[in-house]
Amino acid sequence: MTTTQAARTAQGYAVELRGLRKHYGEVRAVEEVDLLIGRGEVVALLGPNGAGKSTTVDILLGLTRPDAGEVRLFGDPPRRAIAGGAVGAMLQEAGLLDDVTVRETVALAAALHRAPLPVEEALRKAGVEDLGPRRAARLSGGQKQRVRFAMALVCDPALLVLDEPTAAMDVGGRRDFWRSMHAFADSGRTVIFATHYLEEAEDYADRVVLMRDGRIAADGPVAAVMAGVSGRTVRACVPGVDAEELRRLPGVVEARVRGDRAELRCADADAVVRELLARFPAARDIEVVAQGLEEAFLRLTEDSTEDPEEGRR
Ligand SMILES: Nc1ncnc2c1ncn2[C@@H]1O[C@H](COP(=O)(O)OP(=O)(O)OP(=O)(O)O)[C@@H](O)[C@H]1O
Repeated sequence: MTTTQAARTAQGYAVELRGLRKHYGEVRAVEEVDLLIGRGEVVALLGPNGAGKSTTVDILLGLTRPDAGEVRLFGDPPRRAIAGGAVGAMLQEAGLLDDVTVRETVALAAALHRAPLPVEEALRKAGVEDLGPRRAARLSGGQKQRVRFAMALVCDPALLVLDEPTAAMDVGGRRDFWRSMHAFADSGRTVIFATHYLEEAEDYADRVVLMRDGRIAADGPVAAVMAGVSGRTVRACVPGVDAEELRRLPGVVEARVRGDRAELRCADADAVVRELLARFPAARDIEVVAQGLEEAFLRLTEDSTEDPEEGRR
């Protein structure tokens, strides 16, 4: 059993989402999402704009009521877990009062909890101890994010939920933020963070949950998720062929044809090249290209409703 599996089964789950669904009119923001997160896991929620990450996070935190499904945090409904101080959250739109200082802001957040950390400790853990006397109105976007991080940490949570935590941060700010986050996760806490940055998921998460069109498109360690789509691509000029014939070649995962140019995504590119030449002797200009991580991610998250005819041409 891996450490992650052990974490999921040891003392129950930190997060259980079962059969979640949330529609806004015609928009299927979240559709049949099942997700179990063990204690101590650091999970990245990845996906393009509109994939359903924030809606999932909001449901997880009890801020949005799902149309269907069930949420448990450490076995409790979200509100009970949050009231008990088990959960800290850092959300994109959490407002800060302009005229209140950073120290007072974090103290206000601390006052909502029964057993908070000392304010100075939360400031230090979030790397904003120098900003204590500053008013929120005078902070940069990245500094505000760090203050929100301190507010999330002050209840000394077992689970930290972060929605695009580094959105307003520059490169240095992001590096410092993740250093603080790492220290937090190293103490055995559970972290779930939504991000657009593939490299953040790669560098900081044990596990990646990739959302697309409201559903979970892939779930696993980052290397395994990307290996599932990373294969290689064969490009060739194949006169008079159609995509359906190519799709039937052994080792082809996906085929697209534009005019005489064919592009084949392959599980086994060597086998595909051999078959291609055997069945289509006129094939020429054959190239085999490795697919990068970025490309694999884009493929996994590309909008499945976009240009549905393209592959059939
Ligand atoms: N309150 C709402 N009313 C109507 N539609 C909504 C509402 N909240 C979200 N949506 C829609 O639900 C879908 C999922 O949105 P969501 O914000 O969860 O995606 P996301 O993956 O977090 O995107 P982003 O990366 O842009 O933050 C989108 O199409 C969005 O427009």
